[in-house]
Amino acid sequence: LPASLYSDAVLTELLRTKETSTFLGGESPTTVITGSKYIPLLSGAVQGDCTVDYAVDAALLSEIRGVLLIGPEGSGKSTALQKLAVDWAQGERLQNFSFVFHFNLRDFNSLGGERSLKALLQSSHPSLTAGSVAVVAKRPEEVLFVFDSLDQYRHSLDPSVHALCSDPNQEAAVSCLVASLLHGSLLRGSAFVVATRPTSNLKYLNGTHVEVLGFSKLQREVYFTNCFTDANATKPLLHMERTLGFYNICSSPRFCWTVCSIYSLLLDSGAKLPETLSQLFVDILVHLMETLCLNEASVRALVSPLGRMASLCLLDHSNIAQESIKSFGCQQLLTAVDAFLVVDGDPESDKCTFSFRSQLMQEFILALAFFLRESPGEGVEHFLTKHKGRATFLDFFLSGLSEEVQRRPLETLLGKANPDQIEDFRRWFKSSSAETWRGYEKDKHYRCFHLLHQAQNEALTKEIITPSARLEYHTDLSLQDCVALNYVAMSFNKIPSLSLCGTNILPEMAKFLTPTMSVSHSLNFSHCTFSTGAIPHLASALRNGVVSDLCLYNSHCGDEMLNVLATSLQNSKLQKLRGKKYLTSLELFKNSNCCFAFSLHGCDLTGGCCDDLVPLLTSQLCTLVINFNQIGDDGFIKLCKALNCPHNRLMHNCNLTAASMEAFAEALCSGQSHLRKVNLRANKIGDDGVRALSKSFLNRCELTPPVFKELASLLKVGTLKSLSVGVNDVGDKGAKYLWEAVAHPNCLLEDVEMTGLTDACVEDLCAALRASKTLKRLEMKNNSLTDVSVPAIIRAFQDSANMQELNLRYNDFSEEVLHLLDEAKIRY
Ligand SMILES: Nc1ncnc2c1ncn2[C@@H]1O[C@H](COP(=O)(O)OP(=O)(O)OP(=O)(O)O)[C@@H](O)[C@H]1O
Repeated sequence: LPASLYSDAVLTELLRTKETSTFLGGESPTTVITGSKYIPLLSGAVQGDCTVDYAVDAALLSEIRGVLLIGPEGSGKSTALQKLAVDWAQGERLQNFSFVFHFNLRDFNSLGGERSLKALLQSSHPSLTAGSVAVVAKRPEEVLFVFDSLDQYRHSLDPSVHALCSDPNQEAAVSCLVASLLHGSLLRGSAFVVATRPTSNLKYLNGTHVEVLGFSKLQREVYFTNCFTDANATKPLLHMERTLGFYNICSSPRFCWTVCSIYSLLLDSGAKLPETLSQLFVDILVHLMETLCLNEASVRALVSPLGRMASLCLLDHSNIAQESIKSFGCQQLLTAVDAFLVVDGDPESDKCTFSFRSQLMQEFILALAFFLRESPGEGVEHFLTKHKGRATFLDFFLSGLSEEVQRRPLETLLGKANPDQIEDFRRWFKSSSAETWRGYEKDKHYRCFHLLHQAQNEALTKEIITPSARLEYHTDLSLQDCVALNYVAMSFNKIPSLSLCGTNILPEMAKFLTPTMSVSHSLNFSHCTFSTGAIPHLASALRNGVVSDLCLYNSHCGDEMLNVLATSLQNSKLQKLRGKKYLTSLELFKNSNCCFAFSLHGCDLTGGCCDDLVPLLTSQLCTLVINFNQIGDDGFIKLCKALNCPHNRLMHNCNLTAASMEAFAEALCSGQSHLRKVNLRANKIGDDGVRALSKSFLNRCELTPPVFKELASLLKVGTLKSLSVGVNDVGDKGAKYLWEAVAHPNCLLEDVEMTGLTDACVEDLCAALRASKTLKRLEMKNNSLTDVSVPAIIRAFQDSANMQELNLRYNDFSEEVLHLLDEAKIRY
């Protein structure tokens, strides 16, 4: 048979495939291809992003003789192989090969005896003549073997366990022929493509790895449009994206097929589409059971053994179990079993292999069977631990099915679940969640959110998660975690805070979290990176939500974000914004209505930024935190220009010296400043700085006795030589501290001015005058001293070694004491 005729024959054979479409297994590849529904799949090939078909062709057109197509269940490997063979047979691809042989390795599992490669090829490809087989043997470089389902193959490819052969006429076990072909001893120079889920046998094979990633979101859109008519695709597509699109399984074409199939049935019957993964599988199972037309007892009799099989398959490393199906007690239901299982070998025999068409359904049935158990067996904790690492969604399904409303459609078909089993799950869920919530393992938190999301029971959510809980998550939050987190947050009207430090905030993530952001009082996005598409979602949460505190420390986003953010601040409830970047858009923030606290703590700022800061300070900003920056004196002097606003400034550790204190003091003395609080800790402003500052502070501040107590302790350290209390009404109480300080041996004060005093202070005043070694001038104008104090004051003035000048003008003295003051050279 010439090669061209052979390819025609192959095409006919391929298109006459025996594979049928099943609800869980997918649409038969032939139907996909002939129905023009084939969508080129995404690959994670070494060459970078391209389609699987392109990656395979590129490898096979080069010198590479082996390609390994690796992807998870239902990712489209078999369909891609079928498409390759059809395209080749139609002369559209890989025409460097004259012969393409397509095999499913699963079919070789039960092929006993020995045969030659030639015989194998002829028996599996009846159109191949003996002459053609001879050509194949002579021109191996024109031959391509396509092997599907390596993961279902029961024999080892380890070359050391086979006596590899090289002669196409030599008879050997099929496993030996396959190993010999793949290791290049037989038909050396021929090429192969092997498709498989990740499996241990892969390690024996050399070849280019092409990862099959399945459908992207865009391809799902196309797929839905193909499945429904254009106009009708939008509703189911949007629904799927909202309720399931965040799960990785949505990249599986097989999953998409099942979803489209069930959606289309539900929509046709006017039923509601499912909201969660658990609800989806309730609907699918109900549909399958209804199609099988089984009575209640039979449905139950099917689910229980399937549950045991599901467990067996999960616990088996290769996900295939080799066991007599009869041993599960469902031999009467073999046809029904076919909807769920792929059976290899005679199901009536003592041993055949079986695997589930869909791992998700496998886990769902396992969960359902757990609740149907009549006799109490292992507890739920043991049940979950046993399947840990093998099942992905088992606890999700348990949680969904534990809710009566959700399992009701199934219970209508198969009768009531065992209440003790449900109770066992509930008890475990509550106790394990309480423990999870006390701990800090974020993965366990997420898991708890997922289970609550599946349960869809608001009361349960509120019972398990306290409303004051802080939702703080970092870096590893996935899209599906966001959805579950959002479900939990939305069960409360408001939450105190949401923190996603260090997370790469993608548009989808922000979209799913928008409701949560809106109900959070505080949002912490420090060290986050925002994609442009994420910003509008954050902005909308700010505009419509209750966010009052937004932290963007070291977060990365473009100018675009700043604009969007700043505009949404107009109507936001934001009061506090933290983060360096936002300096550049101060003008924008200036126009917003909010009263800001702006924190730039430790943002590596230098004096250069102060020109930008000034306009902000003159806006509605109320607090500026600028601690731990290298602002320096020049920068600070600029900031002093904007002191006429009621701001709090925290300038802790800003590399300031006395050089800027004078300007600061001047600004304070200008009478314009409404400054309420300033913190200059850990700056080197020195004595001169303190002197300049104290002068201005005391001049204009309404200081109270505790302040004087502080001031007195400063004076005892001996920094100041002059103290003027300005317009402050020191009062006797405040003065008491100051007199004590004046009397202190370390005090260096030479000039002191005091106000607000009465006769009650005289005893302390006199003690201070006598004790001080430095005091020379004392101004006590405008006080309320009376005649009774005069003799004591005169005595103390005369006893003092240093006093040169005492001014007591404008006190409440009578004429009678004035001559005494005259004599003592005290001004009055
Ligand atoms: N490229 C595609 N375009 C449209 N539908 C596809 C495509 N690939 C797969 N499908 C759908 O997904 C189903 C499953 O695909 P397929 O059997 O090829 O996956 P697989 O990776 O071989 O799975 P398994 O690992 O279970 O063997 C198909 O039956 C078909 O319905």
